[in-house]
Amino acid sequence: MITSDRMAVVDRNAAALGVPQKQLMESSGHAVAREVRSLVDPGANVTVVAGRGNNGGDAFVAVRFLDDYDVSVRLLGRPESISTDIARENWDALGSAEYDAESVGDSRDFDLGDPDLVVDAMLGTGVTGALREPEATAARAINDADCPVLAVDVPSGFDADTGEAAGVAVDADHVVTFHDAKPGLGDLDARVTVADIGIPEAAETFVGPGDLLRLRRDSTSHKGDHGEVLVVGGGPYTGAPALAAQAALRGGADLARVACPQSVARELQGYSENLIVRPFAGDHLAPDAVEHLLELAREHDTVVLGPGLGAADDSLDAVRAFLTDYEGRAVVDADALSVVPEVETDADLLCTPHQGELRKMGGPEASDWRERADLVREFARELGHVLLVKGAYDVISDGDRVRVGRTGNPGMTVGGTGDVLAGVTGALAATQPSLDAAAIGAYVNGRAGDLVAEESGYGMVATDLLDRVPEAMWGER
Ligand SMILES: NC(=O)C1=CN([C@@H]2O[C@H](COP(=O)(O)OP(=O)(O)OC[C@H]3O[C@@H](n4cnc5c(N)ncnc54)[C@H](O)[C@@H]3O)[C@@H](O)[C@H]2O)[C@H](O)CC1
Ligand SMILES: [K+]
Repeated sequence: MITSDRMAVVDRNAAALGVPQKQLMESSGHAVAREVRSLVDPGANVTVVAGRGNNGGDAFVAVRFLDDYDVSVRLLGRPESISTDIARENWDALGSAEYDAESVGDSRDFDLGDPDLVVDAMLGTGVTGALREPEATAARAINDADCPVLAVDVPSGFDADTGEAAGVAVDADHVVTFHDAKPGLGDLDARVTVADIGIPEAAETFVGPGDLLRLRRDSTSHKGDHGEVLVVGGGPYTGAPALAAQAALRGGADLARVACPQSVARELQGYSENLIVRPFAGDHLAPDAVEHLLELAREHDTVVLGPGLGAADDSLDAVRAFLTDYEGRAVVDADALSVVPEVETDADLLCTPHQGELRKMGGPEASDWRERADLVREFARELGHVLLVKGAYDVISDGDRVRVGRTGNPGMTVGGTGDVLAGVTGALAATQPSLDAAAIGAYVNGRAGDLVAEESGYGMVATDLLDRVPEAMWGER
């Protein structure tokens, strides 16, 4: 089952893998033609009712595969208003090859004729709200016709994500849907065929530029809409929490605060004027700071727990106490990770171990990423949390789905790149579901590293990544 948002992600990822949408449209059209053949014999009279989006484009392609049928095409609306290049190219191809294809500008001029089969290609997954004219009139005419109806991808008028109609909708007898079933289709009184249109599995598995489509910035955004992140870390190390907090800001958070020991606070301010520090007493985290941390954490959307914390016994006791009572969302990194398997918590955790840290958590080992993907999924299910296991191929799982990030390069083995990843992921987790936050975080962090390497080769330092995070996130759409 796939939602239309996720379909758009996969579609864009396929294009980045070298399988452009026009090629998918060709496969979709071919699948529509095959379905027509299974329903009526050659020579039959087929009317194609097409809209101005890619759903219509699929049907334009299908016409070329049905030369032995008596096909006529009605495009609803003016050809100039066809909304995509690939649909327009396929419409133009019908014209230049002199197929029977005409446009209908006004619903009063719509005439379905007396076909043996109607192909409904008015609207697919791009539809918003109730059908407008002339689509609504055409839908009524299709429903009144005394012949079977084959819907392309989804019956026009249905919201592909719910299967509900906001107004009049096409009552289809058959649906040929692409790549995967759409959520509402199973409830319809129609026979549904899922057609493979040649989208590589890698477009689903590997995080790609399509996943960035999930990131949006509304022009009406307010301060706070994009999240406030609390980094809890520092003690033996100062740089790590500073990097994570700056990465959270570069990753789009509106605010990043660092809760750290007093001894670290003074130094931290020297790293960046953008950092807001909330110190607690002492030179490392200890259980007596936990109450204060919990209060602070509740004022933030997400917590990044662990950067530079160290592994002192009382620091780990404090992490344990914190996680036991915390109920929000947290990215857990570095030494804090070792506590996760033994702690009972209602928190929604996104753990970012490298393979050594995963082993310390009792997690699996595998050198082959495919094998690791299966094992990480099982371990994430056991833990009940999202895992982002860092490596040349980052493996991300919520115990059910698995995503793999393969951006990044050997220059990124330098210290601090993990802190940047934790911060970026913390920011993303404020606006995205955990699995997507982890997948996009891994992709963006690796891509930032690739941008640094493209410009200056290896020898990068973690702060180089910070500057490239916005470009990695927003530059490639
Ligand atoms: N991988 C894929 O997903 C593929 C999908 N294919 C086909 O493409 C459609 C989705 O195409 P899209 O262009 O995004 O949208 P539609 O064709 O569904 O509709 C857009 C079109 O309709 C207008 N519109 C929107 N809402 C309404 C309304 N309520 N009333 C009237 N008109 C409306 C809008 O303005 C646009 O003009 C998918 O379903 C598949 O069939 C690809 O071909 C293959 C890959
Ligand atoms: K349709």
